[in-house]
Amino acid sequence: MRGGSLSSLAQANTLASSSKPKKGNKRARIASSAASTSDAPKAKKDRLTAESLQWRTLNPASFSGFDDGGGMMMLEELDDVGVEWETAEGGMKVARFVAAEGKKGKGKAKAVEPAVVDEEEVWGGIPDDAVPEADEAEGSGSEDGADLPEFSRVEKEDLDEEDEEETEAAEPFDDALLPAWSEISLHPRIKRALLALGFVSPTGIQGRALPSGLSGRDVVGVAETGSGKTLAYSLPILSHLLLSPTPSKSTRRPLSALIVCPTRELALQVVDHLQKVVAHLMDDEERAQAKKHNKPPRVSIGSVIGGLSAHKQKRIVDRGADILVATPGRLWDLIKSDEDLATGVRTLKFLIIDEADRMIENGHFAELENIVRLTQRQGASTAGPDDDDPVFAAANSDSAPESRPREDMQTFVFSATLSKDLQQNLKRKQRKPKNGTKRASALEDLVDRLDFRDANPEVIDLSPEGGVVATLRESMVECVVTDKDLYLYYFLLRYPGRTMVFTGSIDGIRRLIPLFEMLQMPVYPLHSQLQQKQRLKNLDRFKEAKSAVLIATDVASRGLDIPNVDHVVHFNLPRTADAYIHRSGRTARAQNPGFALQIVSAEERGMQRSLMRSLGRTVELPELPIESGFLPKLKERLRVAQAIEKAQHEVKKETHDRNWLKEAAEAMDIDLDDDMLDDGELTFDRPHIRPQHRRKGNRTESVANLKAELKHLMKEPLVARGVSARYPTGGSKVIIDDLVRASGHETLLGAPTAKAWDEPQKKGKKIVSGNKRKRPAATAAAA
Ligand SMILES: Nc1ncnc2c1ncn2[C@@H]1O[C@H](COP(=O)(O)OP(=O)(O)OP(=O)(O)O)[C@@H](O)[C@H]1O
Repeated sequence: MRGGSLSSLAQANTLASSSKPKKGNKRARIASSAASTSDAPKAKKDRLTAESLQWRTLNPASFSGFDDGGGMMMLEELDDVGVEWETAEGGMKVARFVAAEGKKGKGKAKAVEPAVVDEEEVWGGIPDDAVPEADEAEGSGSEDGADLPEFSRVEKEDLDEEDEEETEAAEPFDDALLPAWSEISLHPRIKRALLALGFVSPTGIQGRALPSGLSGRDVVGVAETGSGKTLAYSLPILSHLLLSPTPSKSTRRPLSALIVCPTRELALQVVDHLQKVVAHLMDDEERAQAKKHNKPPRVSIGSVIGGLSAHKQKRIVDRGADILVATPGRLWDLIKSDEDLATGVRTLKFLIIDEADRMIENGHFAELENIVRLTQRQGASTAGPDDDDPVFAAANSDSAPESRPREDMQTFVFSATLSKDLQQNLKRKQRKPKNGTKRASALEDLVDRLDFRDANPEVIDLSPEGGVVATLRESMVECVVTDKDLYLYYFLLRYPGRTMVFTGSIDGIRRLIPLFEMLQMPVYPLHSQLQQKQRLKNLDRFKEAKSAVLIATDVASRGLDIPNVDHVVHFNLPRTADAYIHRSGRTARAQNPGFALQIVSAEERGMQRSLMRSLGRTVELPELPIESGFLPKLKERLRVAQAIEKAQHEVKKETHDRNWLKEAAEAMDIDLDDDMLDDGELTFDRPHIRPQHRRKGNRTESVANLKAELKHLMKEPLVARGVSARYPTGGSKVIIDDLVRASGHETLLGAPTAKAWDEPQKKGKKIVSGNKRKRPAATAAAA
């Protein structure tokens, strides 16, 4: 969960009132100077306005990751200017640029805007690289220990120091700086972090859930996608940890909180989000002191997820963490072989189930159920299929009070979609089914396993009418199934930006990726059969690009908080209303506008209507306006790209078949010569290997021809009807002005540069049941 966009805004505010970043062009500025950046000037110096200075644009390569993907697109630097901080009204620090003393174009000492997190900082927690670079060694980023201070080397003076540090006085926070948070009794350091991150007011779910969470209650929170649920459940944990004694270097810290997430990406994102807050718990001075004295992190966050090295994750667990963010499969594997971890989970203070409903869909029920059962108190324990697992046997035999489940454990269950029935069920004191009755769903079963300590957990349902957020605009294109690629291509070209395309299968992604690569679109796949490193790499590339397309299965539909996703395209409809809500929720996050498009074939219309009805909709979605003049050329490009894709696929298949034949012949001790392979005499039991399929040479030639044809087509301009690309002052639609002012569409000549969100929304018709409908509108346009 990257709070990037908002934190960038906070940075811009504190930087200089006169240097507001231009809309849509976020940039950070670094002033290089010999002068110090200390607080309030000692003697009044000449102030300079930001616009009067000579900023130099830096090469993006030199600051990649600076804003951690939070939308920073530009960085400028400047020499020989001082930065001084003044305290403005309300205590806000404001930077002023002043002429550097004794500097006339020489000298270079950098003063960096302070809201930027020191990447090497360790005191505030693990450095901000929890999402590992795919090329790095495996493991959960910095948690492999390489970047952390050496805790094992405990010297006498360190121990003495520890003794003095048992409690820590927190400087009170001036609530006037964040009035909207004043009612919520968070630790002052957390408020300081919220201020630094630019989170000036709690979101709806935070405002409702935090008071209960902070007062020790169990909470079930349901709120729209992108509404800040992560902090709603994690701030009580941080507050609790900050109120606990400072951790010692000499002892392994006990596990306080476990956050279980359904997908690996989501788990890493939760770590990232928490670290952003943790990094701001200290000011610069405190951080420097902590670093100097090699103090352990105040709050330590570890992650345990599948797909990355189990060995390294075990090391993280062995070292001890306050908060563990995990996917159920890997966590249960580790628990089985680690008694200390099992005890840690049994004695948790906080158990958080994020996106509980998805966990069930993922088939992680058994592992999750086992993990949850470990936290049950005696008497509350339910019998389970793995009762004879040594983990449970050890738990039952260990009667030491410190290894028993805590009476004050808090359980938080959060999701954007939890059925009303289930919420009612959660509210009931007696949640167990009557003898002999079975629960309707696995989720209800899971809920039965949760041993809420609270007789009446707080259930907060802020889910919006119709399922999706108010800042989302939805539209649809109806077409014949074979034209889906065409309308996707049209949409991606017509509305550049960050687009997530959801397909119904991995095969669908495998077909679309090479096709759109041939069409020179910046596409990246994301699905469960990709290696974890590749998944993270693709996600990072998508996040970094201004305009890119992530083609994904539902593995990316939940929880991912990618900054500024402009569009979500449902290339295949999701199977459930919940999946539609989560997929669409990747855009329009944190009150930002977003756009969701459904590309629906005639065969899918019935399903689409019932999907909309189950979301409580009574009118059809408006249809996306299509400028049909562009379609014939796009169709032609696609035809050739599809032919290349098919031919390449067959060449691959042929090679595979030939290898198979060779291996089979070898196994049977038959001598094969190349002629036999080429003229198709030998087919064994594989009648589909026909002689004509063996003409590899011909096929390679035809692939080359098709590629040449596509290359030619890709060079031809795409022009709207009535536009002459050759004579921009002629034709029925003159585009010379667009060309001169560079105001027209970059790729589609003659089209205005509209955003999908701004397209006129015709009111949809009333949803009728069944499949009675006229010929699809978009098909007519394409004809
Ligand atoms: N109080 C706040 N003010 C402004 N932005 C916030 C606040 N709290 C969280 N955010 C930002 O809102 C974005 C969405 O938050 P988060 O990912 O927690 O949403 P979510 O409700 O968990 O979404 P989903 O249901 O899709 O998982 C994040 O980028 C986060 O940094």
